[in-house]
Amino acid sequence: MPTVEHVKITVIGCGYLGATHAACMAALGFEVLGIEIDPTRRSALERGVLPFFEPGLPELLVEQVESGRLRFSADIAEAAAFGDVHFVCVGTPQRADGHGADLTYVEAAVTSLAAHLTGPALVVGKSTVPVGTAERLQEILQSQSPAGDQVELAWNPEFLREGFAVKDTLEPDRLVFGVRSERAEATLREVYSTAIDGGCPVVVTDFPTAELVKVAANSFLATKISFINAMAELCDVTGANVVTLADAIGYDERIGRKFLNAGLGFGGGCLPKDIRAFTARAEELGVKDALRFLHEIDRINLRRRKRVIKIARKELGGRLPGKRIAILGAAFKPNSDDIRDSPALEVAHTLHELGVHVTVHDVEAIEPARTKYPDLSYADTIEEACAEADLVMHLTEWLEYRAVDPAKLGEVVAGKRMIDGRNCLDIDAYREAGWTIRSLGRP
Ligand SMILES: NC(=O)c1ccc[n+]([C@@H]2O[C@H](COP(=O)([O-])OP(=O)(O)OC[C@H]3O[C@@H](n4cnc5c(N)ncnc54)[C@H](O)[C@@H]3O)[C@@H](O)[C@H]2O)c1
Ligand SMILES: O=c1ccn([C@@H]2O[C@H](COP(=O)(O)OP(=O)(O)O[C@H]3O[C@H](CO)[C@@H](O)[C@H](O)[C@H]3O)[C@@H](O)[C@H]2O)c(=O)[nH]1
Repeated sequence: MPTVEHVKITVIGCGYLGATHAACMAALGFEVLGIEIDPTRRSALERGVLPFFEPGLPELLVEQVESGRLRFSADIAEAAAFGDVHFVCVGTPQRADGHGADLTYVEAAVTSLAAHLTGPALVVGKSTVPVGTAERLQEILQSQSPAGDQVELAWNPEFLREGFAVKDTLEPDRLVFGVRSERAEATLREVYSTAIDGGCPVVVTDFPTAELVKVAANSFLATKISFINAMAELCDVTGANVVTLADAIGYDERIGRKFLNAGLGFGGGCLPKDIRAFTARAEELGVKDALRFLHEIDRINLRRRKRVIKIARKELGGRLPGKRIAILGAAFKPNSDDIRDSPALEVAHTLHELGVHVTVHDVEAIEPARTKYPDLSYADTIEEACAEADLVMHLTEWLEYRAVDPAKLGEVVAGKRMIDGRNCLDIDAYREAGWTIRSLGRP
């Protein structure tokens, strides 16, 4: 393998994960070729334009494209000829039947790359996959590549969070290397030398452990959120306050306060699909009972979306059709324009189907939301969304929504009714301004 300054990297699949990884690797000084098959995404990236919202990434991308260190292409043969290390970052969505991960993209990417690899190369899987996938991909690689066993696979799961993707890539909490040889480990250590020299812990392990670390981490995070949301259900019927409860248990360092924000629950392109794929895989492996609890985590999570609609109906006197509701938030979380499995947008859509006049506002996700649900109404400003609304629902906790003056907002609505689906608005300020405000787990 060449020395670090000569290592050439390809990133196959340049979505949220891959585009970030490609730009960050270029920023570390590597020559990088990004392979993206979606022509719209690719042509934007080629021009140094990020086709989605991610704080800090547009600047990094344009800088690296202008420097010449980062290029994009659709040609996998060019990638095979160019790179020493190939990161596979394609999607692994939920299968259409709802059970398990769809591995079509990963298998296609690895198979097409393998056919063109004629010399030594390291192929590094970063996509989130069911345990056992790496083993199969290694077989595909070595049997289908003209270079045979000069081509190796490593599994290096990614833990970045959208909204913090650049920081998480450049300064990860930990690096996990699932490897089969010292050479593969040494190459990964070179690629990540900046983070490692900065003190980032490295866990070197086998394929199945590396694959499992990723889904175990996401399952744990999902469990924390559903745990606190289950407590919110208890708080609702007892008059207790889930935010105070989370603060109090969070002071215990063994528990910690992070990921204990109760509300509308988790969404996005990762946690929901990953826990479902994990349970499906456990079933295939004959250990269904081990992960049965994740079904319950999923059910608690999905109940939040129903619960908020139930509260809305109650607040509006028991009838929803014909009412006007403003929805603040479409993205699955703040600082993102990602609407994949967004709780906020699903609630907006369900209310629309129930005959409500829904107007949606989001800071960054209006366009993706409009593409998915063109029948909903969208507004460019918070005031426009809330004009003449009978009820306002705060469903994605953008800072902009917390900065709203309840008195001013009260002047544009038809009824001063607010549901805080994320438990972070200033309840007292709303009440002082004459609003009725309901939360999910706060009295
Ligand atoms: N988004 C995240 O925050 C995040 C974090 C960690 C891990 N992951 C995992 O990373 C993977 C990718 O997630 P994402 O959110 O970036 O998905 P994404 O859908 O945004 O991006 C995947 C990209 O791969 C492209 N692609 C598909 N097949 C290709 C091929 N053969 N050649 C080139 N390009 C191809 C698609 O066009 C798409 O642009 C998933 O397995 C996900 O679970 C995502
Ligand atoms: O206390 C909390 C924390 C989060 N959420 C919700 O949980 C979801 C996921 O949030 P977050 O984990 O921050 O977003 P992702 O960008 O999807 O990141 C997760 O999924 C990625 C893809 O696998 C992993 O790399 C990350 O480590 C993991 O945090 C969002 O809908 C949040 O609103 C809550 O409801 N309460």
